[in-house]
Amino acid sequence: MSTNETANIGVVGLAVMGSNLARNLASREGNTVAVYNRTHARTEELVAAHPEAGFVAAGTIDDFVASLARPRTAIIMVKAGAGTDAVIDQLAERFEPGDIIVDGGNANFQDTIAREKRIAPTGVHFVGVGISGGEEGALNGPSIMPGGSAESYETLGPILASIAAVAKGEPCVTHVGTDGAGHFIKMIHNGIEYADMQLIGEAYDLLRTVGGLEPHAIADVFAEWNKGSLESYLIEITAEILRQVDSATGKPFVDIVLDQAGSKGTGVWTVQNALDLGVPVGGIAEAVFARAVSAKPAQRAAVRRSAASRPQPQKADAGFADDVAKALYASKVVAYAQGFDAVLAGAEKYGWDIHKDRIAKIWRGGCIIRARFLDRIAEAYTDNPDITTLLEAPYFAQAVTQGEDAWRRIVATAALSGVPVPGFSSALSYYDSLAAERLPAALVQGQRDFFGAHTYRRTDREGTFHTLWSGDRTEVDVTHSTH
Ligand SMILES: NC(=O)C1=CN([C@@H]2O[C@H](COP(=O)(O)OP(=O)(O)OC[C@H]3O[C@@H](n4cnc5c(N)ncnc54)[C@H](OP(=O)(O)O)[C@@H]3O)[C@@H](O)[C@H]2O)C=CC1
Ligand SMILES: O=C(CO)[C@H](O)[C@H](O)COP(=O)(O)O
Repeated sequence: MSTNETANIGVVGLAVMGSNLARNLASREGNTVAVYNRTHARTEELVAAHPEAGFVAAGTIDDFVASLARPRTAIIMVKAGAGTDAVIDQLAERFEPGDIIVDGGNANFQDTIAREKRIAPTGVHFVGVGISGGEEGALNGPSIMPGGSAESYETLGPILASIAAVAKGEPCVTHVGTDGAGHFIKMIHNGIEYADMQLIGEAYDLLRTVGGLEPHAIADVFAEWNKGSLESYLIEITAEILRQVDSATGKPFVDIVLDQAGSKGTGVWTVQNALDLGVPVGGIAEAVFARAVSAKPAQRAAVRRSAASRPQPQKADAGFADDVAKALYASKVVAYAQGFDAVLAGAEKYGWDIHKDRIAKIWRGGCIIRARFLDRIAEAYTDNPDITTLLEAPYFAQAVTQGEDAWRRIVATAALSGVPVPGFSSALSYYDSLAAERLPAALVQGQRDFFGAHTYRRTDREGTFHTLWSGDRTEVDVTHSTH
């Protein structure tokens, strides 16, 4: 075992993310990067392919630890769950007080909180860091969402800032909060990512089914949208995907891919946590469910067989694509508003001092949801951090109002044409729910009181009441009742 201690940082896990992050680190002035992967062939492959990186390759975990200068810093980029635990244990056994273990994978933030607690008594710092940007972002600059202690961020912050994406002259990294905050924020990022992808998918479906456009023409529409307020990485790559032609068949790529979406779990976590926090994130939930519905081929085939006929698509007029763009924008505002509501609720529950404007800023570059739009969100939260929802920020309130008629036309057209738009329609229903003078929740309260004596409050005076539904139907004031 060598004990050369020449590397100032190390990366464990050299699949797409880890190998690119290691290359990104190695490309920065002053860094010497140690690399280790459970299957050594991956390490050998990386080192052979990138001699310019000057990696210190370790064949064993002991060699890896020995190659790190003290205090040691190692970034873990392995499969979330058991794989991450295995590597954390290996490092924690060998690290000393003051050393830092960074988990840069997509860990569940609850696991991160537990891991930090477990490791804290050893004096080793454990830091959960959300990293977004995929393969390309990891190499050229991701958006980085570190949690963990403020003390560990003092060491880690400059290193992370040196490899992060830069937006408007600022590195896309900030200490988002303590313990699991980084992975919580990454989870919400991914939830929003799901919603955004679903909305873009619905826009494509409408342009194709109702608008009658072929994929290459829709690519042109998306490319045009990408020059305006909808500009984003996801719109940009959608145009590229729609232009892709399958070399084997000559068909559009999008027509030869099985229409069953996969997922790795972060969207589900977002919805599960939002349910626990009592935050309505319908746009994100619909996106998760839409993937689940797509992956039910037997049910889809059965209903297709039993459906008597499918509606004829409505006729699209000249302004149809513009209407879709407006509906997409308004629905996106709702999805982001819901995501930021979940950020706030998580911060309150877990005691994190999260700044929503800083989160919006670090999502402006490097990550999958990077978009022009995020400048506006950052401005909205900088101008007034206490707005109750993004939908009340003047810029977004105006944008949604201006697009509202188009949004309603699109949801109606989709319903009449048989095009599923769970994202667009749930976003519109959410908006209408918030904007309505009265909601049928009053009737729900009546039902709850009728069958379960669950009580209700009145609009005209304080107190808690119950109607004697199975008696003479008079109302009793139960405000001070002990039952
Ligand atoms: N792919 C992406 O776009 C993004 C991924 N992430 C997250 O980054 C992390 C890495 O992602 P990605 O690069 O895609 O790789 P994978 O999630 O596919 O994980 C593969 C890596 O994990 C290692 N591994 C798995 N189990 C163990 C174990 N028990 N002990 C040691 N090592 C183990 C593998 O080693 P071996 O070679 O020996 O099998 C390999 O290096 C994941 O947590 C992922 O969720 C975050 C942002 C984007
Ligand atoms: O974290 C990411 C980007 O930010 C990953 O790409 C994520 O794993 C994608 O999730 P899924 O596989 O569930 O679509």
